[in-house]
Amino acid sequence: MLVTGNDILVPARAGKYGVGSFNTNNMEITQAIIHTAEKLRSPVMVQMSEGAIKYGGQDLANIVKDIAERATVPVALHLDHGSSYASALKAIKMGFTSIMIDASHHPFEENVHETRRVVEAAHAMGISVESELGRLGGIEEHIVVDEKDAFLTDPEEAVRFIEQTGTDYLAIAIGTSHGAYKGKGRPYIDHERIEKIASLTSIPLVAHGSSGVPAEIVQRFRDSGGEIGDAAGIADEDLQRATGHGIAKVNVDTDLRLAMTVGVREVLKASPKEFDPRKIFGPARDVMAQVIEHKLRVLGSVGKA
Ligand SMILES: O=C(COP(=O)(O)O)N(O)CCCCO
Ligand code: NA
Ligand SMILES: [Zn+2]
Repeated sequence: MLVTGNDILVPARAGKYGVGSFNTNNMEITQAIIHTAEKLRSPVMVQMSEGAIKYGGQDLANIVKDIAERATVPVALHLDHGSSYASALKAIKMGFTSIMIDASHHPFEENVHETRRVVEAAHAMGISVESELGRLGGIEEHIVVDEKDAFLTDPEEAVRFIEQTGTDYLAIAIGTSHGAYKGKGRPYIDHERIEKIASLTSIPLVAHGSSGVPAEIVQRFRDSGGEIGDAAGIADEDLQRATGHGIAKVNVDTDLRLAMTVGVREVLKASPKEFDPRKIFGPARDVMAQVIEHKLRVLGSVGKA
């Protein structure tokens, strides 16, 4: 069933498990996410960035909503990294049930102001809101934040931000970053900071940049002709520790991008005569489903629906 982000995340924080929030850009990705969640009796969030909305629009949003409404587990449709009040309103009009307003690149007061506007509008329509305080390293779609400007979330500031905005859940900067290159080897996660913030707050916390970039998928990507550098993602153990201390929503996009591309490349390489889209995108859907299944097990949301 299609529900709000709060319906899924408030129980997750209380139950000390994480809920995967997976980005989608087409039907097969959406099916892999929701069907795998149903198979494992797991709540799940499907998110679309502004780029995905530009790419698939209401067509894609309707596919997500239709599959979500018929699903036998709770599913929310979430706007990822909404960049403005207008973008948030448009997504609400499109039927999104959870909205992120990401004004984290602005100074604190402006972030509060922008976030509070979206909270008031979304709450008027029974929609829950994610906001962000602190900056991730890496590339946030419309923002390039290089390492020296990246700063992690201050716990006391997070308390003030939550009080002043009424945000329902908060994305915090704790060492993760977007993309396939999260640092040399095992990315540094500031667990003390997560635990401090969790001890001062009661709302669900969000970890962006939580793809694991599994070595096996990276190897298959190279073996099937893909080119990728020294890729690294967040370790399963780090995710499990974090979800035990307040992290309830865990954003994953890169792992699905890699998995889908591996699926397509492996078919095209093994069967050069193949040109039936179902024989090309079907296996890609299966590789994504395997990656999603692993993530749901790591997050501990299996059997929670
Ligand atoms: O936090 C994430 C995803 O992080 P990751 O790149 O680790 O999958 N997102 O918000 C998805 C959009 C960013 C571009 O991928
Ligand atoms: Na988000
Ligand atoms: Zn993100």
